[in-house]
Amino acid sequence: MKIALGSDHAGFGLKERIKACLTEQGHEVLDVGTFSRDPVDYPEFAFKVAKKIIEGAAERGILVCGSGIGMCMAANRIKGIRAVNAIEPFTAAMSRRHNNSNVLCLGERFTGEDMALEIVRVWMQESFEGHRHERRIRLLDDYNL
Ligand SMILES: O=C(CO)[C@H](O)[C@H](O)[C@H](O)COP(=O)(O)O
Repeated sequence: MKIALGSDHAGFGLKERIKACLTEQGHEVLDVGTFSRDPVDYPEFAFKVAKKIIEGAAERGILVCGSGIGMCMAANRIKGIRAVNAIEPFTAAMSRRHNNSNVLCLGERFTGEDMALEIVRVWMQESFEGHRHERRIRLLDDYNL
């Protein structure tokens, strides 16, 4: 799968670990940065990952910041993005099954590496169930204020 990956300075270390794991598993990773621990602002990287998905360059995206919260807020500003901030695998799984989440957000300061990698593993393998959930997702994506 083609996965866009981004982080701010607080999520840089975990982003690198996720990149190594996904690459090893044969996924194509499009890393939009950041590329060091130098302070940056998370919306820039959330929007870069969202753009890759909306343009069709990536199927899904993963974003890492300190808590996952800022990245999730930023990504969900973009129409067509359904981002979830997951701190355990079940939330990640349900976001795929019922919400067809296309962005996973993680917090390097909140979630240990082993748990984060397990969340990624589960989120990558789960599928959207469709049916009644299709209608609800359309309502999300079609809404214009
Ligand atoms: O946006 C966030 C919180 O919702 C992220 O966790 C950021 O990574 C965090 O706020 C960065 O904090 P810092 O003190 O500037 O390193």
